[in-house]
Amino acid sequence: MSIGCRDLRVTAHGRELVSVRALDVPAGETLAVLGPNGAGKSTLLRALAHLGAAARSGSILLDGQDATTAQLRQAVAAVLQRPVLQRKSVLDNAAAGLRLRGVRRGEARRRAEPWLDALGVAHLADRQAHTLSGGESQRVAIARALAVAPRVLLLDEPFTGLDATTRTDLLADLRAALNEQDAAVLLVTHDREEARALAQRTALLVGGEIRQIGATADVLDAPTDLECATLLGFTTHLPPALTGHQSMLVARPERCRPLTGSTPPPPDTVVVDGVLRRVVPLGGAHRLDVDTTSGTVTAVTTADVPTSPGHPIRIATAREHLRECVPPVPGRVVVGAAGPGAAVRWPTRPS
Ligand SMILES: Nc1ncnc2c1ncn2[C@@H]1O[C@H](COP(=O)(O)OP(=O)(O)OP(=O)(O)O)[C@@H](O)[C@H]1O
Repeated sequence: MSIGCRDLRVTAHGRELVSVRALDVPAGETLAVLGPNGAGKSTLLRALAHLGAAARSGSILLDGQDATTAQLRQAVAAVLQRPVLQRKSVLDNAAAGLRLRGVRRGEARRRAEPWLDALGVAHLADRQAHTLSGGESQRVAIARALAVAPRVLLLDEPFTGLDATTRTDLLADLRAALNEQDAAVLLVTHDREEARALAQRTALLVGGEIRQIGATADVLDAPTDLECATLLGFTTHLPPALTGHQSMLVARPERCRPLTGSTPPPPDTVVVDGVLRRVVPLGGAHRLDVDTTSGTVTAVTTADVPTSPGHPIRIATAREHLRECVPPVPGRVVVGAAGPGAAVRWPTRPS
């Protein structure tokens, strides 16, 4: 079953929180909705399930048809940011979604058990849920959602607050569990690695609007505008005055590196001159903040820092790592990789 929306607007206290003209997640697909804090991700997810207090207009679609709240309750399971578990055993919590749908206790527990196993918490089945750690609770909440074999699964930052190892393990367990089902899955996250690990497609949500949507690999590698670029880690911004290119160019700081002494830049490289403002140790690498005539640019290097703060420095970026950004056009959604992507059209004044 697919889920989607048309002309969805969510407002609260006269403020528009979300405005999405059209969105569709087909059965069997995971769509990541990636956005910064306050972008409206959770509001969008809740609106798709007819949850939440904010005023909503437009339609939510199941298999292309306007859906009622009752139909959504039947089709959708949601895992919210902080899972609420009942003061019961872990197994009874995992079975709770099935119980809500009218399944007898014994049968619900029997059907829920394999999902505790799939999520790596079967050994906790008899524990009281309130004694679980955050990561364990998150796994039980996901098992509870998957146990009902939902046709639509909505996941709101399900990995928040987990340590790196637990998160990596849970990502793998969830991926495997999703492969078992044919649900339409919408994953809200601000972490692009989660999108990469789980989602075939990714939508970038900024200020309540979808700016860009497409295959995850395309979208994550070719942001359309400066806010999308920053969201995706392209935080080194090179304005036209520094490069001679007609548009703003962006790169990941780890793709920008300092040149040593009078070393000539390699071919097909853009070089920016500035003054080293500060060096930030990153554990095994250094981030260099460099003041230029058009703002600060950053580079990350694992090599020796060639100079000290207050002195001139040159930062080089291979053209293949530069992306071109254009100002956002209100209401326009870019589909797939933005613009020419890796093949930045080069420049009026090559450096
Ligand atoms: N019921 C409400 N009434 C008023 N404002 C609200 C309501 N719900 C959400 N908001 C506001 O809407 C904006 C979007 O909130 P939302 O929680 O959807 O963002 P988010 O992208 O999920 O953020 P985060 O990544 O921080 O969880 C925020 O500015 C929030 O304060």
